[in-house]
Amino acid sequence: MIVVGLTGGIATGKSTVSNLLRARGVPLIDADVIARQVVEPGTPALAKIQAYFGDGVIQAVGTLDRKKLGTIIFNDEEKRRKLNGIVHPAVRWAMLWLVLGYWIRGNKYCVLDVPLLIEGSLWKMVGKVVVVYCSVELQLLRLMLRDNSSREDASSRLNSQLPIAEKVKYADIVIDNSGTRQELEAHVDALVRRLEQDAGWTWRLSWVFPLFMVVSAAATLFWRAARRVKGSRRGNKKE
Ligand SMILES: CC(C)(COP(=O)(O)OP(=O)(O)OC[C@H]1O[C@@H](n2cnc3c(N)ncnc32)[C@H](O)[C@@H]1O)[C@@H](O)C(=O)NCCC(=O)NCCS
Ligand SMILES: Nc1ncnc2c1ncn2[C@@H]1O[C@H](COP(=O)(O)OP(=O)(O)OP(=O)(O)O)[C@@H](O)[C@H]1O
Repeated sequence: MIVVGLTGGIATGKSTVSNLLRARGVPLIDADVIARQVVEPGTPALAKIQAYFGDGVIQAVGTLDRKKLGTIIFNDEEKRRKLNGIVHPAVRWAMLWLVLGYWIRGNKYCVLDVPLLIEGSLWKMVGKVVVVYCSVELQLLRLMLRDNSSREDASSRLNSQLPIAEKVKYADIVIDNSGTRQELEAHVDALVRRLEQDAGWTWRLSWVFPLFMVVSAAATLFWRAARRVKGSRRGNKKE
């Protein structure tokens, strides 16, 4: 099974691409959704957040005040790291189980939508990296429109991530979302065709012989580490 990491900058269109993939029957795991589930009331992660950030980030009904926490962490790198250290391990475990579930059900490939795939080094663990791209100006515009936020707020969110131009260097496939939604749909169709083709027939081997999956996963990790060392992450392909 090919595990595909889908990422991009904030508001470049990852969720839009995810929804289009889901509508085409592609198995999808959304890190943003899991990141919400792991901080629901009663979870260990929420208790740790309350202990570190104080009662001010908890609403009267016991849920996380996301707006308040966002204002804190998108303007403070140290606090953002702390929050990431609390939430990300829980998200990774949950994603691992979901991937295993898709593998057991005999899927050829599955897609992980992870905004911080590159920043969190998770790109090394996936078979293919897909980056959804648009210019920084368009990113800001779409972010302000979607969240009804000021340019200042949108910029601080945007600046808390690796610049999109840097993320593109890690991509095996780039989806250019600078155009219309119809153009994006065509790119997504091309991506699905490519994944079907790349999955070929070897996915059956990894399903029947789990050892084959372990060996091919180890080979992928080794290959990615080698490419990183050589610094040859430039020849990415547009879809
Ligand atoms: C700070 C929080 C409460 C703000 O919640 P809010 O509902 O306003 O935003 P939401 O969760 O929908 O995230 C929207 C986008 O913000 C960006 N973003 C979220 N967290 C981070 C982060 N720690 N660093 C950089 N960008 C981030 C991503 O592009 C994400 O898609 C929330 O984003 C959070 O808990 N973040 C930490 C967990 C995390 O890293 N999530 C990203 C996927 S693992
Ligand atoms: N091709 C497009 N043309 C016009 N608007 C678009 C296009 N693609 C996405 N959008 C809009 O841009 C906004 C950001 O898209 P989306 O929410 O998919 O981004 P995202 O990368 O998932 O963001 P986040 O990192 O915050 O989760 C949304 O309002 C979406 O409807």
